[in-house]
Amino acid sequence: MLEPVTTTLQTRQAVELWSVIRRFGAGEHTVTALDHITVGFAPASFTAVMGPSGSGKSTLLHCAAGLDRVTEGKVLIDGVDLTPLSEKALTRVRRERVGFVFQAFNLVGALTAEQNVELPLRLAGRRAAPGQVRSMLREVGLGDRATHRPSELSGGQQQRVAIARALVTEPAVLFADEPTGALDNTASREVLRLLRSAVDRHAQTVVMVTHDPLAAAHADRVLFLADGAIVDELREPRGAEQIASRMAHLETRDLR
Ligand SMILES: Nc1ncnc2c1ncn2[C@@H]1O[C@H](COP(=O)(O)OP(=O)(O)OP(=O)(O)O)[C@@H](O)[C@H]1O
Repeated sequence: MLEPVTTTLQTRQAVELWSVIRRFGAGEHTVTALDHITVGFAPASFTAVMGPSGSGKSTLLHCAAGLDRVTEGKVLIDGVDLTPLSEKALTRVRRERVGFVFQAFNLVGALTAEQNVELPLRLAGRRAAPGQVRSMLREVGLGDRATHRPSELSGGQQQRVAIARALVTEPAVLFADEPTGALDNTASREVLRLLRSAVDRHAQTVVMVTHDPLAAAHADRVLFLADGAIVDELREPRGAEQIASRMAHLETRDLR
């Protein structure tokens, strides 16, 4: 039986979870989706979160990103404790320090690529610096698609617009929930290269949920969840095969 992994948090982390519990429902129908999770995500690091279906990956991401409230414990982003914040203050922290990328892209269909990328700045009451949005689009390889609407772009291009939108506010942390889940191999590789470069070139912190060992192999660290707890951890993974074999081990063993 594997011992649950508890990461000790000694140095300042971009994101910290302290004894986080997230329960859903009440009485006999209570589900404990996260069960005493303590973990940190270092600045300029790329972490992949893996685990069987229902193990709590999305819940972990949502709680860490301040999209969902924890039942017990606390979450800090960039040193700010989210637990006591009002909805308004929480929204501000998310707008200023966090970017999101989802499997389904979630672009606004009526807006062009350029307008989609500009949206988080507008929502934060900020004005884009001249050329800022175009330069963001160029960075994701879509300088020539600025006036296209999402329906005129491929899935991979839409996800690159979503990444440009997530990064335009220069967030400390980028959370990605299955960002390559709907993409083919070539488009996936491009998306993962962009996430990697957010870490390596811009010192941003990326936390990515994925089912795909090939995607996880781009990370510096892989966390494995089972039944709401972190049960294994791989630092500097050697490749997809090593990750897949840890996953297989996790799925076939009684871990708790
Ligand atoms: N809003 C909710 N209400 C009730 N139960 C929930 C809710 N959200 C998640 N759960 C439960 O919490 C547990 C963890 O769910 P979560 O979606 O985090 O798992 P996951 O590892 O992301 O799964 P998958 O890989 O299938 O997306 C599951 O048992 C799920 O049914």
